[in-house]
Formats: sequence, structure tokens, C-alpha cells
Amino acid sequence: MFPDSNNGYSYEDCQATADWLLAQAAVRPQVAIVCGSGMGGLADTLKDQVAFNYKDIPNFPLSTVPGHAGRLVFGTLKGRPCVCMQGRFHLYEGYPIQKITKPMRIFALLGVETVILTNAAGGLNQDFKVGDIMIIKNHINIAGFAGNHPLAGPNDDRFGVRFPCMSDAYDRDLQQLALDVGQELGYGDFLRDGVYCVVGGPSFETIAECRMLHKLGADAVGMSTVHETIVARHCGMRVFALSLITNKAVMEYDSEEKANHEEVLETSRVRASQLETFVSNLVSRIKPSKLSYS
Ligand SMILES: O=P(O)(O)O[C@@H]1C[C@H](O)[C@@H](CO)O1
Ligand SMILES: Nc1nc2[nH]cnc2c(=O)[nH]1
Repeated sequence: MFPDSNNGYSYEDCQATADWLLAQAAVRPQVAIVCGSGMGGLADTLKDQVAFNYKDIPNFPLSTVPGHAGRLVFGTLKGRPCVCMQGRFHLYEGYPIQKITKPMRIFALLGVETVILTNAAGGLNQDFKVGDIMIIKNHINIAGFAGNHPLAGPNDDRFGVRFPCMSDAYDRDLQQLALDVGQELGYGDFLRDGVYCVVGGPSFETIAECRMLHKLGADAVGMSTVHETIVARHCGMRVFALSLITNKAVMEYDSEEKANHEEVLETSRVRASQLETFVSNLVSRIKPSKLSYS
């Protein structure tokens, strides 16, 4: 069940990729941003870019999903050094769970302190509308309960402890800061907070599954983010995460609506510029020190 030691995502493998990146890019990122489906435009807002195609980065997975370009972009956002994944990896692409989260460990070795994760998600909360931005305050990792967990296998203490706490997975100060930034930008009408539930995908949920997830306390459902959060927290980085509600989860048996990736990408396109403003303003307000916020 557990990967062997020569798996491509050991500490030494992550260090080798981090060293390669540090030798190529002058920027020393404090913040890492992961772009959700159709949100790659966030990466284009970085100034003084140095970008790498995933295929050219040693030991890095490849993006296979439309709306995930497959580039790692270094640069600055409002003067703050950042690195941005223009495209992430998902379990349903067939990668081992340790591989889809490997970029988090590489970020930690690059010196990143804060990770901002974005995703497209289906809205389970009946008060949510398509186009809402949900600040993730907590998650439900159903597959993780059953052992499909990114930290399964031998623990390398150089990354973090064997049994990391997840009750503080999503940084509360950053959530408050994001609410403040959203209000200041006039986004209050479409800014929410809630619980994100990850499923394996790639099929969208059945009506019965949506009803079950809603009953369990999830406000939104998606296919990413949670594994990245766990690994980022394991190696000591702060996490802020948001979902763009790209579609309403279908909850009624007489509904004619059908979830589809085109709608997901279209909603991302419509909200793209507001998301970019939101994230760049948030980044500009995160202080490098682990303790202070402006
Ligand atoms: O990378 P994210 O979580 O934004 O991607 C979501 C989940 C699936 O990959 C895809 C479904 O449309 O969007
Ligand atoms: N699982 C899941 N992922 C999504 N990503 C965007 N929308 C959805 C959805 O409705 N369900």
C-alpha cells in the first residue's frame, strides 16, 4: 500500500526540484498561489515573470485538464514575491496522491510561508449563487477517512510531524483579512464562507450524493485543494483557500440541470478579473512575518 522510498517524491527529490528552481529564478517567493479551473489568469497578473512549463521542470507532474495551462510562474504581486501554479493536479488524472501534493513540499523548500489555494466548486448550500466566492473555513476529506491520504506512508520528520493537527487547517487571521479585503472591494454581495468537501471525481455527483454531502455539513463540493492543504500544513505553511461557486449542485430529482466543465470554465471567466483583484489585494496585505497582518 505504501510507496517505496524511490518514488520521486522523497525529501531529496523535492529538494532537487527546489534547488533547480532556485538556480533558475531570482525571485524568492513568500506566497504560493494555486489557480483553480479556469483561473490561470491570476498567474498572468504577476510582474517581472519567470515562467517554466511543467514539462521542463525536473520531476514535476504534467497538467492534463482543460483550464490548467501547466506553468509555474515566479514574479511579484504588488511588490510581494510570489510563485503561481497555473494548473494543478487532481487525483482523477491518475497521479498518486503524494505526487499531486508534491508542489506544496517544493514550495516549503523554496521558503514559501503562505499558500493561497483556489478552486472551482459546486454549491451545495442553497443560499449560494453561481459566481459566489466562498472563503473556505474548513474541509471534509471523505477519501482521507478511508486511508487515501497524502501523508499515508513513512513520515519524513524533516517535513513535519507524524500526526499533524487539522483543526487550524485554514488560517483564521487570513480568513478575516480576506473578509475585510472583500468588503473594502465592494464584494460583500457575493462573498461567503463555508465548508468544502473533496471527492475523487472525475464524474460530477449524483443527486443523492449532493444531498448526502449537504447533510454532512458541506457547503461546496470539488475535486482538489484538501490534499494540498494537508500537505502544506504538515510542512508548516499557512493556508488560505477559496472556492468559486461555478455551478449549483443538482439536489432535486425533477431538475433538468446538468453539471459540466464548460459551465465551470465559463463562470471562472466571468469572475476572473474580480478574483485577480481580490487575490492580489489579499497578497499585498499579508506580512512576511508569520504573526502580523496589516
Ligand atoms: O482544480 P479545481 O478544483 O478548480 O477543478 C475543478 C474540479 C475539476 O477538476 C473541475 C471540474 O469542472 O474543476
Ligand atoms: N465535484 C465537483 N467538482 C466541481 N468543480 C466545479 N463544480 C463542481 C461540482 O459540482 N462537483
